[in-house]
Amino acid sequence: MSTQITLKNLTKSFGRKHVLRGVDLIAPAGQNTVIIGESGSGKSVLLKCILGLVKPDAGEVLLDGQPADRDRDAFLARFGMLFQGAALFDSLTVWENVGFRLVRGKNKLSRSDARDVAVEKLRRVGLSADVADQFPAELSGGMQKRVGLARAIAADPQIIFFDEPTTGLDPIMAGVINDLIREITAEIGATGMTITHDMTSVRAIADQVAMLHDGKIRWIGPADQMDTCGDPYVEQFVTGSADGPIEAVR
Ligand SMILES: Nc1ncnc2c1ncn2[C@@H]1O[C@H](COP(=O)(O)OP(=O)(O)OP(=O)(O)O)[C@@H](O)[C@H]1O
Repeated sequence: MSTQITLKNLTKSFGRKHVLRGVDLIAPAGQNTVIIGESGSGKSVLLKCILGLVKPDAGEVLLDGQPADRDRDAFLARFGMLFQGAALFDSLTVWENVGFRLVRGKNKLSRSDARDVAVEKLRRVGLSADVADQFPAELSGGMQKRVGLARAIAADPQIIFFDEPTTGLDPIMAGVINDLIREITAEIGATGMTITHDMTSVRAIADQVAMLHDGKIRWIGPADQMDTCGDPYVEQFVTGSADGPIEAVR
């Protein structure tokens, strides 16, 4: 089961800095939407507004048409998140990280059942069972990212957020993670939302691409129309050109 995310006129300022100026966006159920935009364009703020970590000044976040803030716990139970830099707990073993949410909350599992689920999820992201009892510091960055991914999918979420999933990875490992994101969201049938400025990631993951610029969605469309959409902002971003309407600070 998956969930459609709808953003209506989402607005957020910090003092005089107007970061989101009325963002309208539909992330269709079961699809991967990737949000692109230059550094500082507000991608993280947008994600935080959806998660309820930042309170928008105006606008709505709807999940299948229902306001997301009506029942926070129910909302949080529906999503998984892969944080930038994996953000694992150093003092917990790999399986305890993966099973962190499984041993808590209303439908909590026993430690032994949670460990079984964690080992299964680790296997799904290409890690063997002997990693389960290691600590994050013993793993490479790429393996940590896989653990973060296993944790994001541990509770079979309906929505998964990926925050800069390939940052700090070599191109080959980045490719592996992109492919895993694509495969696993399809397998679970989850709605994926990724923020990134890695164009390789965009091409590998996205069904739909939305470009955030100047506080609004500048362009939104199918990933395969991104290169030919004719929008000079999208074109400049996609080609990584210093020349174009987006000001580059040199
Ligand atoms: N809590 C906050 N207080 C004040 N300003 C903030 C806060 N959070 C974000 N901002 C500002 O909002 C703007 C957008 O930040 P955000 O982190 O969303 O950008 P981004 O598109 O995710 O950038 P990057 O790609 O570099 O991660 C920035 O100018 C930032 O300084």
